[in-house]
Amino acid sequence: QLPAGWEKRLSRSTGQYYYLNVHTKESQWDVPEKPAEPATSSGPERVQCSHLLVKHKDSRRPSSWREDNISRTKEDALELVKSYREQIVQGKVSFAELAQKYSDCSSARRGGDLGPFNRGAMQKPFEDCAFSLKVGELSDPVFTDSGVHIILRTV
Ligand SMILES: N=C(N)NCCC[C@H](NC(=O)[C@@H]1CCC/C1=C/[C@H](COP(=O)(O)O)NC=O)C(N)=O
Repeated sequence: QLPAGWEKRLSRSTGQYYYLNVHTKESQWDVPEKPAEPATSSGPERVQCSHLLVKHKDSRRPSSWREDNISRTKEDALELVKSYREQIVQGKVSFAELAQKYSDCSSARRGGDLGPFNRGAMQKPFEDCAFSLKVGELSDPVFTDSGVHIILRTV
């Protein structure tokens, strides 16, 4: 009988059994003797991110340095953000270059850089995503009252 929080798994590559901590998804070869520790790391205290924001007609402020009156639909904004993300992932263009050209946030002039921030600074959906990214990781599209974002964690 295993201590709580562990699952016994069979490694396909070695045919050996290993043990998976269901909380942290870490695995180990040794038979666990103590209950699995729940995930303790509450993530980073502070992150630095760049973002590319595409606003739409329902944005909290449907205006930007690019366009006085932004009338595209939320769906169109999402399609645009997905196409920018695809170009970046394919290495065709840098995040900063696209943010500088197309982001509807004033941070566009800094390649999308928002500087370092702690929890509590940004709208919740943005914060939750930003603090879940590893350094260098590019998010999927994120929706906030500002519009549709992709987020690159830089620090
Ligand atoms: N601390 C830093 N660097 N600046 C203060 C950020 C304030 C924060 N802003 C946001 O949450 C939106 C979403 C993520 C980035 C961001 C940028 C917005 C987007 O444009 P807007 O909807 O405002 O027109 N432009 C600036 O604020 C907020 N709590 O409203």
